Amino acid sequence: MCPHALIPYKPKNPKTRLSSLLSQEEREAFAFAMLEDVVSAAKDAMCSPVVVGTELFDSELVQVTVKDADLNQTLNEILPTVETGLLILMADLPLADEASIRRVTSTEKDMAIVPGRGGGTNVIFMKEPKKFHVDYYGTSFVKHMKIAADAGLSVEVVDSFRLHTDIDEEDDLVELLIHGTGKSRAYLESLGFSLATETGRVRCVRKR
Ligand SMILES: Nc1nc2c(ncn2[C@@H]2O[C@H](COP(=O)(O)OP(=O)(O)OP(=O)(O)O)[C@@H](O)[C@H]2O)c(=O)[nH]1
Ligand SMILES: C[C@H](OP(=O)(O)O)C(=O)O
Repeated sequence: MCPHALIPYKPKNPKTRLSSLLSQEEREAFAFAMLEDVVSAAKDAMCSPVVVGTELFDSELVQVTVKDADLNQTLNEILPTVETGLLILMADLPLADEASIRRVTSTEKDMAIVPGRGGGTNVIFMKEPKKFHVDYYGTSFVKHMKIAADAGLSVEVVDSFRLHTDIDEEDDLVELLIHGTGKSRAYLESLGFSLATETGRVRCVRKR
């Protein structure tokens, strides 16, 4: 199966939870580098990426631009119009790779979901998007499981380190510096980020 992959993306002032480490300009460049990593993985898995952005940004990527910044409203307007299998992949999953995406899209259930850290939802694959609607934010994983159950849809919850690791907070950068192979890891390193391994838990530090 070769589904479209919708990738929600907020180019302006993204990743505010990383504000103590990165300026707004750096967060915007970092979010774009993560998006490029996600798009590249989606293409490797033979998915057709469509970026659902809150504004047009300078790129050759296929984009749908929506004026309303509300993620749920935007996606719920798109879902009923799609006849085929559809993937929703967040733009902050720079560890995504071909194998992990194929694992999701090859589910034998009606849908597959990869939970994010802390109750979020990182990836949703729907064979019949018309029957589902999204409700992101808060414990969206719990909400999505209930929406699927109410709609009579079977769900595979996919256990994937690479798709579970969304980059929201400082600790998450450690995972990217260890396991990342793409542009977003290179961007962090170009800013002077590295791992501090001397004492206790591994941390991420930035050279001044
Ligand atoms: N199209 C669209 N995408 C969004 C919106 N809000 C977040 N996203 C995207 O959804 C994904 C998950 O969002 P968050 O983890 O909350 O990212 P964020 O809003 O940049 O980060 P914080 O400011 O730290 O909450 C990321 O890929 C964002 O780019 C929105 O209102 N519209
Ligand atoms: C959009 C939101 O992302 P998080 O803030 O949990 O990364 C969610 O997964 O519901």
